[in-house]
Amino acid sequence: MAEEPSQLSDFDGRYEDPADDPLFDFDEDDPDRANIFARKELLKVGHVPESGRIVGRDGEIKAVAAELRPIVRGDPPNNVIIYGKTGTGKSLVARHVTERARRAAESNGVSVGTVYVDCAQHNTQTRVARTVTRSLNETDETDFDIPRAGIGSGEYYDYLWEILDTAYESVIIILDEVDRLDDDDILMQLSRARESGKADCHLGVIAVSNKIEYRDQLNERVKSSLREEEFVFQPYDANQLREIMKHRRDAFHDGVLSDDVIPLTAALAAQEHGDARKAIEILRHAGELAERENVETVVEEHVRDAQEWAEIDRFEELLRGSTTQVKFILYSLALLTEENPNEDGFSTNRIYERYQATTEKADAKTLSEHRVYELLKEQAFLGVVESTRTGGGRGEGSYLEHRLVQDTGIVLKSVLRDSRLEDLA
Ligand SMILES: Nc1ncnc2c1ncn2[C@@H]1O[C@H](COP(=O)(O)OP(=O)(O)OP(=O)(O)O)[C@@H](O)[C@H]1O
Repeated sequence: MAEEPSQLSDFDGRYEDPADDPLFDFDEDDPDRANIFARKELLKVGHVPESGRIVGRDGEIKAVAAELRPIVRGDPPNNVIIYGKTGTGKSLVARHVTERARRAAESNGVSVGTVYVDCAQHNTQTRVARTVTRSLNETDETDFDIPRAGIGSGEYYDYLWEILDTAYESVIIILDEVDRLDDDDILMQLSRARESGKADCHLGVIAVSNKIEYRDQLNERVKSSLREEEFVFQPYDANQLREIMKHRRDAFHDGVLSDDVIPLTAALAAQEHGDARKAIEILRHAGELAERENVETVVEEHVRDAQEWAEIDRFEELLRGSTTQVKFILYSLALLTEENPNEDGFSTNRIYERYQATTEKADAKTLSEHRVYELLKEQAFLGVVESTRTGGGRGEGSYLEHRLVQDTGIVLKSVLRDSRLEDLA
C-alpha cells in the first residue's frame, strides 16, 4: 500500500504564500521562542570585523605598518612575509594595515592601489596576474578592457605594468596563503618590476602563510629579490581571546550569555590552539545549542558541547587531504595511547609495529618504517602529533617520541569515518 504523504513533504500548492510553509516557519515574535542572537553575522566564518573590534594585535599592526609607512611619503614600501598558525589574525592584520596605509597616503596626495589575492583559489601565475591586473584596472584613468580568459600571464603583466605607470604611485598586493602557489615566479615578477624597468610605480608585497618553512622552499633568486621583513604571529592566549570575544558580545541579546561563557570559551580555545576563528565558532555554536533547546541563556554546558563539536571539526580540517595511510598511522598511535595510559610518547618503532598490524588487518599496503617516520614528522608540523627527542638510555642514541596532540577519542572518531578504516572498529 502506498504510504500516505506526510504533511511536510506534500507541500505543492498547499500554501498560497511560500512563507507559510511549516518547514521554514519562523515567527520572530513568537513569545515562546528563545531569543539568543541579536547580530549573529558578527560570529560567522568569513566575517571581517571592523577596526574597533580588532584587539590583541597592536604590536603586530605597528610592526607591519612600519614596513608600509614609506609609501605615505611616496617612497618604496618593504615587502613583508607574515607567518603563523591558522586563526592568528594574519590576514586580518594584513588587510587592516594595508587599508590604513592607503588612506593615509591618499590624504597626503599619494595614489595607492591595493589588491587582496587568495592564492588557495588563484593558485597559478596566470590566475594571480589576472586578478591583480583586473582589480587594479578599476580606475577612471586607464581605459583597458582586460579579458577574463584567452590570454596568458605575460599579456596580463603587460597590461599591469601600463596600469601601474598610468594610475598609481604605489601598490600593495596581499598574497594570502602564498604557499599554495604552484610557482614562485610571480613573486619575482612583482618584486623586481621597478628594478627591471617594467613599471615606475612602487610595489609592495605582503605574503601570508601558515607554513613556517615556506621561505626555505623559495628559490634563491626570489629570496634575494624579495628582501622581505618576516613576522611570526603567535597563537592567542586566553586573555587575548577573551577580549576578542568580548568585542563581539553584541552578537547576542543582552543578558543571554552567562558570565562564565566567554572566559571558559577563551580558556578552552587557548589551551587547545589559540585560534581566534575557532574560539568565535565555539561561541556561536554554544548559542545555537541554547537556541535549539529553546532556553533563555547560554551556559557552561553549551560551551563544553560546542567545544567537542569544534575539536572534531578542527581535527578533520587538519586531516583534510591526508591519505588513508596517514589515518592508519594515527589510528595505530591512538590505540597505543589508549592501551598505555601511563606513557607519554611512543617511539617510531613501536608505532610502526602497531601500524603493521593495522594495515595487515585492513588488507592494505604497508609502507616502510622510514616513510612512516617521515609522515609522523609531517603530522607534527601540522600540529596533529607532537614529536620530542628523548635522551635514550646508556649506550643508546637519542630518538624521537611521538604523541597525539588531540584526545584519542576525537582522533578515533575522525579517522574511523574513512571507509577504509571503518571495518577496523
Ligand atoms: N585580533 C583579532 N581581533 C578580532 N578578531 C580576530 C582577531 N584575530 C582573528 N580574528 C578573527 O578570526 C578570524 C580569522 O583570522 P584571520 O583570517 O586573520 O586568521 P589567519 O591567521 O589569516 O588564519 P588562516 O591562516 O587560517 O587564514 C578573523 O576573520 C576574525 O574574525
